[in-house]
This record gives sequence, C-alpha cells and structure tokens, in this order.
Amino acid sequence: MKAEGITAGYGDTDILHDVHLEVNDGEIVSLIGPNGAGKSTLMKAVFGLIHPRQGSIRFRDKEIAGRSPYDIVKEGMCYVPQVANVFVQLTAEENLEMGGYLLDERLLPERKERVYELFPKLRERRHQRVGKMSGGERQMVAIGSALMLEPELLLLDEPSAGLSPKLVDEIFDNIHHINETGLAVLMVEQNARKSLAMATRGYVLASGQNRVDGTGQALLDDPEVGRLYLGG
Ligand SMILES: Nc1ncnc2c1ncn2[C@@H]1O[C@H](COP(=O)(O)OP(=O)(O)OP(=O)(O)O)[C@@H](O)[C@H]1O
Repeated sequence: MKAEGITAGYGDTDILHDVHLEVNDGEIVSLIGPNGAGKSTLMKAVFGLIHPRQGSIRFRDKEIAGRSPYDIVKEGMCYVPQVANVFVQLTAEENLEMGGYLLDERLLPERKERVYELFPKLRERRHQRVGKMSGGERQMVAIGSALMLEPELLLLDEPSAGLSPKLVDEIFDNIHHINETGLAVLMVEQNARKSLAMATRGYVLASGQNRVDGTGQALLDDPEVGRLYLGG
C-alpha cells in the first residue's frame, strides 16, 4: 500500500496535510505521534472510511482512494478499529463467523481452524460470550475476526489500548506471529517504543504532517524522536 499526498479530514476541516505512508509486502509498520496527530484519521483514509480530498492510495496495483471499505476489504485489506470491534452479545466463534461474512460458508471451518491455531486461547473459549471476556481476549477475537478473510494487509488501531503490560506483550507477540505468516501489518500505537521495536519501519506523524520516518530501530535510536515523541 502506498499513500501519497493525502489531504483529508472531517467536514470542511483538514486534519491530514500532504501525508505519505507506505507498507510493503510482509512489513510491520508502526504509526506513532502525539494525541490528535491524525494517526487514526490516516488509517481511516487508507481503509475508505473517510475520503481524501487530495492524494493517491495504491493497493495491489489499484487506486483505492475514495473507494468504500466494502470494496477495499475485497481487495485484501482488513481494519480493526480501536473500539466497538467485537459483537459482545455473540460468542467468540460467532464473532469469527461474522468476520467471515463475505466467505463461502464451506470455507468457514478451515478459516476458523487457522485462527484457533494462532490463538489457542480462543479455541478454549470459543463458546463464551465475548462480553464476558477480558480485554486481551476481546482483542484476539477482534483480530481473529479480521483474519477470517485472510487479508494481505491488516490495519490495527491501537491494539494494545487499555491492556495491562503483560497483555500488551502478549498481543504484540501475537501480532509478530501473525506477521510471520506473511501478512503485512500497519498499526497505530501509543506504546510507541514497543511497537517500534517490533516494526520493520515507522512513521512519526504530528499535527497532521509527516515528521520522521525510517526503520523501527533508526527511530528508536534517533535522540530527537526519543525526546519529542517517546518520552525521553
Ligand atoms: N469524527 C470526527 N469528526 C471531527 N473531528 C474528528 C473526528 N475524529 C477525529 N477528529 C479530530 O481529528 C484530529 C485527529 O484525530 P485522530 O483520532 O486521527 O488522532 P490520533 O493521532 O489518532 O490521536 P489519538 O492518539 O488521540 O487517538 C483531532 O483533532 C480530532 O479531534
């Protein structure tokens, strides 16, 4: 996915100004920056939830800027929002089935099996209502539901939000493992150091503009990035 010259926002207000972002095959890319920088807005623009006023977003050799999320999902991109990303009244397994709503029903057992292989905890708790699950398990259900469609690129908006440090590590391990299966990941994270440590590359966004980008390690080693965006 390659986004260039993106200007986008809400109503008449532009939040993003001429922003660029690229996720190559198999990469984990971390998008960091202060609150209100426009990280979630950029992710929404990539997934078609808001339409850029200007700019291009190419995915698998097609222009997707301005297309609907429904179309973009069919191209092989899935998005896990930060909140309201599961059906709390349904069981874990029913959530996975909802995630696979675009699929031929015959494919569901095999796809669920793959998700359970990635998240053995979910197999154990597959008949449990998601509303009764912990934050970490809910996040697994949300990610697992997106994986049902076997996307090539997975967008995660703050997957570690609200989780205890131990669960943050667990979710990050899971993301790493999912990436090793060949899936590219773009994530927005408040846990900037941890996400950069795992990322192939990272982007710092502030006030709706690109500030710095580079390998995850280069950003971690950059004293100015450390001081301004990683809390010293
Ligand atoms: N639906 C919306 N309508 C109008 N303005 C919005 C909407 N969503 C976000 N904004 C505004 O857009 C700006 C960027 O918000 P965004 O959520 O993209 O930032 P962020 O970098 O993801 O921040 P955070 O880390 O706090 O989630 C903020 O000023 C926010 O108030």
